[in-house]
Amino acid sequence: MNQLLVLDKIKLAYPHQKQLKVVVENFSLSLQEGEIGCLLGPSGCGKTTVLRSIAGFEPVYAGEIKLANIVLSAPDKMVEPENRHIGMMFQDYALFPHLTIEQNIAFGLKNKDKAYIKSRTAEMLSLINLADTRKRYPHELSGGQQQRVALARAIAPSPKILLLDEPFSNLDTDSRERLAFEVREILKENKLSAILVTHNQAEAFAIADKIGIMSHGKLLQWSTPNEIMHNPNSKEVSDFIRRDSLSTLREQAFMR
Ligand SMILES: Nc1ncnc2c1ncn2[C@@H]1O[C@H](COP(=O)(O)OP(=O)(O)OP(=O)(O)O)[C@@H](O)[C@H]1O
Repeated sequence: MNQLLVLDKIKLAYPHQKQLKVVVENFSLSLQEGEIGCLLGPSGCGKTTVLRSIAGFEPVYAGEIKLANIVLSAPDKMVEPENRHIGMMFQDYALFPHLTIEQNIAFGLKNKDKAYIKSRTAEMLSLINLADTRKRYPHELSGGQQQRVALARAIAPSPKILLLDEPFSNLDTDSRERLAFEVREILKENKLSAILVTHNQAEAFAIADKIGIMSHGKLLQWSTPNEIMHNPNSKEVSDFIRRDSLSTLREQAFMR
């Protein structure tokens, strides 16, 4: 299979008091076509920053990001976000409240012809099983339904890859895991590749082909869920998996 996304030794930083605060360093991973990758790690380890750099919202200070063999980011190169052919479903990337469900889905298709917009929107609505809601407004749908619409909106323009940042975090535990499985099915049926960011281990294991465990801006391991679970490459990874399992169980106990 072909490598679709390659992050090669990237360094990411934020300006801080006239200096640079490095938050991610020497970070490499590759994702093949059709694969779903998931970055997992504690709050502040740099997951969102990595995702934002792939989307083109943060520059790289070293290394490069390539998508389908094209360099998107390097210290001397920055392809604009709108020219990257990347779909996004971010935590704060809510639906437009004044647009109907079908208008929301059609949002990224503005430059296409009318017939295509109509058929693509109908296709997306049936993909997420919400054809009967097309004339409704976002506030008339449940949180899980709204997230499915956000997914359809991101998929509609046929991006090369989807980036999902904590897409299920506003949902209760049961809906969260159900939706994670549903999203996996939709992505797999459509042979779509994605990178998802979460701090919820159950979600990562439910959805991903590859999981990356992050700590303090470093990628500790990038492997299949099975490898991560049964063959962690360091004590830090095995401690994280164990500690995180406990906190997920605790979180579930409180939320039920
Ligand atoms: N705009 C910014 N300016 C300066 N520092 C930032 C900015 N955004 C993030 N940071 C810092 O970069 C580091 C990584 O943050 P990031 O949001 O990528 O972590 P995260 O793993 O996604 O965390 P969370 O799970 O809480 O969303 C943190 O120390 C954070 O404080």
